Amino acid sequence: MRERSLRRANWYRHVLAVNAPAALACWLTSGGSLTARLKARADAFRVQVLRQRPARCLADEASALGLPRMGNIRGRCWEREVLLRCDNTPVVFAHTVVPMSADAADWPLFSALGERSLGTTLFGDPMVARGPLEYARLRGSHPLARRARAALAAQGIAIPDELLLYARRCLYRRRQGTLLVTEVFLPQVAALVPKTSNSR
Ligand SMILES: C=C(O[C@@H]1C=C(C(=O)O)C=C[C@H]1O)C(=O)O
Repeated sequence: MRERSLRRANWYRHVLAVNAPAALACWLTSGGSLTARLKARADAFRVQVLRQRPARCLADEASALGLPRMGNIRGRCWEREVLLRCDNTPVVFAHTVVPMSADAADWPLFSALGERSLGTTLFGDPMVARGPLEYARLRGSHPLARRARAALAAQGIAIPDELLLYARRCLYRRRQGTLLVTEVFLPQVAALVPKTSNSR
């Protein structure tokens, strides 16, 4: 039972449940596109794609997507993993999954996104419905915390295993398709401030 709990997080509908530092709470609850909010705080914004490939859903994600679990075999999906960078500093690790059963017409732009932000396709499409945000505090053992740390380590940035990471996730729907975006906010995001027009 303990092993299972290390792989999963408790996801809450209210941000107060995760007791995030104030500097992160405003990011966790920010409405609209995260891409747009980050772009307003950087001279250069970049989506660094780490992987986009077939995979098995994580335990947390399979339940959020309503995918059946046959024992320890979890549903297959397409996963997309990125680092969002502001002025080359990684500030968000994002993990998106689409069930493999999805029809290509459900998310027509997903497979060919490249370094374009997923957000620009989701927030620009009137057919996309956005579900409520959920919040979690990820222990170092959570798969997404491990992946975020590994992604940073590959960039020469070390964060302690014991550092709690704060995350949010949102389920999007389009036609018959579902898509789950999980955003893990890295410590560096707290230092971002809006760019004033004369600072460019
Ligand atoms: C959902 C959004 O898209 C962002 C971009 C992502 C990507 O390109 O993979 C993933 C998560 C988001 O932080 C957004 O901008 O709000």
